[in-house]
Amino acid sequence: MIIAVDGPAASGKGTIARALAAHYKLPHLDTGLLYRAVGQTVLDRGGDPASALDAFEACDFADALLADPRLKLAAAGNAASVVSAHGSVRQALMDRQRAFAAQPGGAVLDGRDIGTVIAPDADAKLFVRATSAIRARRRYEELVRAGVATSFDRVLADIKARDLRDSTRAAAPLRQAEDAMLLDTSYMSIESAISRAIALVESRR
Ligand SMILES: Nc1ncnc2c1ncn2[C@@H]1O[C@H](COP(=O)(O)OP(=O)(O)O)[C@@H](O)[C@H]1O
Ligand SMILES: Nc1ccn([C@@H]2O[C@H](COP(=O)(O)OP(=O)(O)O)[C@@H](O)[C@H]2O)c(=O)n1
Repeated sequence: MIIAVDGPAASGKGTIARALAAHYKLPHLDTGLLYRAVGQTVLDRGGDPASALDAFEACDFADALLADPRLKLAAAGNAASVVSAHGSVRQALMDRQRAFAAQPGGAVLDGRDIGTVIAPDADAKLFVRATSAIRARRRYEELVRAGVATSFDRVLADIKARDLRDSTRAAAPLRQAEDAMLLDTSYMSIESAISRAIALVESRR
């Protein structure tokens, strides 16, 4: 079974995807990490995320980078949102994601374009959303817990800028697939969001 989980920043899609993977005993891929690794590599090389060439060349990042805690920070997230608008970057990361989805037994992938581009034939597709203020609050609290000095307003501005870039780019913009099931987690606890996600997947089995 292939499960596609898409949605904007800090909507809870990663939490839900990990829980679905544990529930159904499937491997999970956080595809945002791949774009974050490309963004971080461009920054580390002193390049410009807006340059299609710098971004494409950074797609050769070493796999060890995927475990780097810097990828969780706002700098990598913002750079990821810029490099991910280049069609050449999306193309370079596509085979790896499609191969992950196609492994025997299936997989759970979360990102922005899993249900629309990477796995359009997924057995179950969820589109997870929450208001931008609630998402910013969650991300802000996550960063504070990790000891990062930031402000709520800054996190909210980053999230809004990323939402706008991700949903208006020409290449695989963030959007709900027509056959995706909507899950608004704004006023749900993590536990309720996970239970609801499992119920929605079950409805498609
Ligand atoms: N329903 C929820 N209620 C409250 N906090 C949540 C909920 N879902 C996720 N979170 C928290 O919000 C933060 C972002 O969640 P995450 O799953 O990483 O989002 P995404 O993968 O969409 O960026 C995490 O700290 C997570 O624990
Ligand atoms: N499948 C994906 C996943 C992420 N991305 C890009 O990568 C950035 C970081 O994604 P992420 O999922 O790690 O970000 P969060 O939602 O965790 O904040 C996003 O803002 C998107 O621009 C994408 O374009 N396509």
